[in-house]
Amino acid sequence: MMADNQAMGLSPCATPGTVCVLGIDLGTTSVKAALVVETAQGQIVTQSCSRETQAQADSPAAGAQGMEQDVQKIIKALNECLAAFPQEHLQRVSRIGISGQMHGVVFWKTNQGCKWAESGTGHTFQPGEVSHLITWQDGRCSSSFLSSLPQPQSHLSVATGFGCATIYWYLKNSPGFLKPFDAAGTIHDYVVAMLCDLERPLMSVQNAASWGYFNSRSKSWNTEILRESGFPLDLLPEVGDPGGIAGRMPHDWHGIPKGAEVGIALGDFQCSVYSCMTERTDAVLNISTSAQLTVPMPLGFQPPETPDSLSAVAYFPYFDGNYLAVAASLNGGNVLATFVDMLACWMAELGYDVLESRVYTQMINAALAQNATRLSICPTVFGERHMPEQLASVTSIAASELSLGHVTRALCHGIIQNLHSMLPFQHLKEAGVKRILGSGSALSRNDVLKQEVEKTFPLPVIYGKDVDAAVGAAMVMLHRR
Ligand SMILES: Nc1ncnc2c1ncn2[C@@H]1O[C@H](COP(=O)(O)OP(=O)(O)O)[C@@H](O)[C@H]1O
Ligand SMILES: O=C(CO)[C@@H](O)[C@H](O)[C@H](O)[C@H](O)COP(=O)(O)O
Repeated sequence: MMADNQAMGLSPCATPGTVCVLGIDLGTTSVKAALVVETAQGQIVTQSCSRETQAQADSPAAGAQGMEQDVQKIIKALNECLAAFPQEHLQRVSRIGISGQMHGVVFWKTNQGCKWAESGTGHTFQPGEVSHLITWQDGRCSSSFLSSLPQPQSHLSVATGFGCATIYWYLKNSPGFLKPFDAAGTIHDYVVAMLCDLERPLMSVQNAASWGYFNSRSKSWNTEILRESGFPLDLLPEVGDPGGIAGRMPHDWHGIPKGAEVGIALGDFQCSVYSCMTERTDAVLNISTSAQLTVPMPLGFQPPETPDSLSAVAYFPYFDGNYLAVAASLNGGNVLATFVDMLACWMAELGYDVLESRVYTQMINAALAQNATRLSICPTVFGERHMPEQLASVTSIAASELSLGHVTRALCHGIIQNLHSMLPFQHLKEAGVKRILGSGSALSRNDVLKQEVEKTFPLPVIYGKDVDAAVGAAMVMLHRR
């Protein structure tokens, strides 16, 4: 559990008259929270906090291919982040912006999704009749299963881990699982629904597009296509515009006053971009659990009606009907986390316990002392959506180049080269990109990755902090008057 409570101690949030907004990011590895205030000097982050969720859970139905998270542990990490903020700051919060890991799906029973209780820091809620979160990393939907599904009327292909694909999987393989539930959404839609006591979940276009079978032009589900194949349409949330308000809290939450407005939940990636992209000539490179490299599409751009599953670049709905061209890799910080976990398991087998945080520190320092290597690693241990069969490989292995520094350097180089193969530097230049903005804590905490970014993309690179999506979610709420 990593406590990263960063209290800048600035008083603006407690100053009467300032607008104070709470931003939350329910990421795949950690929950981030940030208090952001609007001042004459612009927006200031006065408090931030992150907590690893350690939420990995067994996947009873899908076995080894499943990738599920325990919602209790995600909400526990969220509560710990908020409990770490000064009460007098939380009492000044007037709006809450919430982002999170897209594509995934959690099911719950209306009016029984959570239980509220008075705690030392005001009312808090604990999950009630709620399923695990089946995440975007879930691999239960095989290529053959996906090809058995109807063709979507959407510009985005349907991939394993997408909400609609997971629901189809349960319909076919374990229909009884769905019976107790009458509501579904992403994890951040669930939190918004609980905070606002919504009868029906409300989902933003950003998250609806990430589920599949959603037409972002007409802002509607492919209901006819879904109905004809027996899909449980009642599970689909209502859809609203990103930046809209989902409702007001009917009670206080961690001291945040009753009546505070809660925004419709947003994509973590779009919020990371929103936190830093200020020019249309900006590119954003986000490396958190996964990794994305993106440039904004021209205003008024509309994506094609049908998907191109072989393309490495997809068009993600952003704000105000605009789109981002995104090289969305399934291989980002999770590749390094897998390597660290592998090393820790080997050490344990050899009888040594090692702290993962120490492994990260040692491997990064070792690679900083090894600025080049012939060792070559294609890091795609998780495949890619456009090439699911391409798994990881290692070549040019010389006996003299097997140190921790060589391997870590080659891993970081491989992660960035993989992104470059999806959206090459030349394409950024042709699109008029003038600088790259880095976001995501896997990047902000790893100078080797930063070096590899700067070598591969010879443009000015500016790095954010490690709570970018949470700050972005708060900024959306500050800007949406
Ligand atoms: N101590 C550490 N030092 C450097 N990188 C780390 C450390 N701990 C975790 N990471 C990296 O951070 C990534 C998770 O980043 P995070 O922003 O928490 O993800 P998400 O937003 O997807 O929840 C991990 O996949 C891992 O690569
Ligand atoms: O897979 C895609 C897009 O297709 C990614 O944007 C993915 O949705 C996001 O990385 C997830 O939301 C997870 O985000 P994070 O946990 O890596 O921050």
